[in-house]
Amino acid sequence: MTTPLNELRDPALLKNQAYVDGAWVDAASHFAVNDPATGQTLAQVPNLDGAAAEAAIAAANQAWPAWRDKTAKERAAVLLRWHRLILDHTEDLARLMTAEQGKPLGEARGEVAYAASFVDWFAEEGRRVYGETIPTHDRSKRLMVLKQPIGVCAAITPWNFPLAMITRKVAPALAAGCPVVIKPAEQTPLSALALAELAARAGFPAGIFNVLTADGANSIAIGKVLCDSPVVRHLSFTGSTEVGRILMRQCAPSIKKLSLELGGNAPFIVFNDADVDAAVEGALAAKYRNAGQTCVCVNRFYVQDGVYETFVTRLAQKVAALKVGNGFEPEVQVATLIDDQAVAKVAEHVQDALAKGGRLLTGGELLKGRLYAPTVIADATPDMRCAREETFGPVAPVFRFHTEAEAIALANDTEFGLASYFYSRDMGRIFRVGEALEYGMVGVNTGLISTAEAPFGGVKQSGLGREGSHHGIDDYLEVKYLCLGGIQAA
Ligand SMILES: NC(=O)c1ccc[n+]([C@@H]2O[C@H](COP(=O)([O-])OP(=O)(O)OC[C@H]3O[C@@H](n4cnc5c(N)ncnc54)[C@H](O)[C@@H]3O)[C@@H](O)[C@H]2O)c1
Ligand SMILES: O=C[C@H](O)CS(=O)(=O)O
Repeated sequence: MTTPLNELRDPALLKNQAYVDGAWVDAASHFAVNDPATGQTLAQVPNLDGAAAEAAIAAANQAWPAWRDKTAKERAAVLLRWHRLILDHTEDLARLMTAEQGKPLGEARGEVAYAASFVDWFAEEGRRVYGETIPTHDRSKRLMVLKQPIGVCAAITPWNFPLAMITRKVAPALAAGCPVVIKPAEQTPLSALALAELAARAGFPAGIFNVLTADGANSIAIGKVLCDSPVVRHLSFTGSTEVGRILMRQCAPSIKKLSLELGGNAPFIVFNDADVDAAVEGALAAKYRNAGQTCVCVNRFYVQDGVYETFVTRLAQKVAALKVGNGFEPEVQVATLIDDQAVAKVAEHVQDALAKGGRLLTGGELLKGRLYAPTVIADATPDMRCAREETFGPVAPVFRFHTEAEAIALANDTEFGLASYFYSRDMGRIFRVGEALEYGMVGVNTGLISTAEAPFGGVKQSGLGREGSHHGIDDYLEVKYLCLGGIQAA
């Protein structure tokens, strides 16, 4: 059976076993990993269960003291070897990703670099976990603050960024001195297992980095074990708000520290004073990356009436020219959606918008397989499903507005608060709107905001905590106050 993975330069990166306690492990049952573009089976991987999760937690806990007791510099050395190995295997990691997730190969290569950037960023951040001394209130006492690794950490990750959503969690955990148990999405385990192979080559001790593979049903069982375990002191989840709510509820009995990166409903506002061509370019970047399957993709475009027709016309022209096809084809810019449910949701949002008066400017149809034509719909209205639900596909509904206050109110009218974007060249407006938008992240005159150096995360029902930046290691640390008494004057 020939698959895109027959051409790996390093075939040892294609794993069909999970990774626990430094060993490749199997299970009685397996599940298929399929290419979303063709339906072809790429591999079978173990369908692990709660017992395997218990074993991984025990292995991580066993390995923790020695990893914790290394110096931050010693931990950084291992992380930097892992970083180098990830970059050295960019082509294979990209092929694995495009095969199991479907994104264009160029985007996959970009994600490899993005994923690696969290590893070298946090290798260094781990060496700057500073404590404090505090001016004392009592001459017989001295006050100090230590920051110490929280302990065994669990990570549950989504399919849309199979590498970066893992390293964005495990890099700070490992740098802080914590072992990790990872449960990747059932759609994209191969990327996670390749990361484990490279982690082993980098010299991570057994038990420090564990990857559990499971299908949808067993993922629920494994999630319950990770949430219930008192040994797991931190759970980091990236995925839908619905599942984040379930995990939060399951973690309550053990009072676990939580990092949640959840759903979005990003607005993209274009004011009359904007550079419209720049806004169109920003819209393409912020809407159609990964076929619109990113949590920070624009879900709603709001364009002021003075530039509305110019913007929608120019946007539709650019969108119509996007190359759609299999992610492995050269120059493809928009590739497959992840599954039939995703296709159905996108089609329903388009049909609902057109039924409610939307004006189709380009796209609006399923091409072949799970390729949905990049779409622009003008004259969108707030009663449409795409105004309230995350479409998670290549569809741009464009709403009209008249005043700045109206744009802010429309943009904020959602339970989500992850990413937002606006275009304006008025400095006063930039500060007014930037401060008024209820989102964790605001792109001003740009459609691309994500980088390891900056705090990534949302407010309201888009999540808790931040990933990346110097903030991103805080969730993997505990603050300990030492009060040294009995200090007598000479
Ligand atoms: N905020 C972010 O950084 C970010 C990043 C990527 C995706 N997302 C969001 O994720 C959603 C799409 O990704 P998805 O379909 O993989 O999300 P999902 O929530 O369905 O699944 C995410 C992960 O959770 C696991 N899971 C699902 N149900 C579970 C349960 N009951 N118990 C334990 N684990 C469970 C899955 O196996 C997968 O590993 C979108 O809403 C998107 O906005 C957010
Ligand atoms: O979809 C989730 C990712 O966090 C998007 S990004 O690559 O970090 O912008």
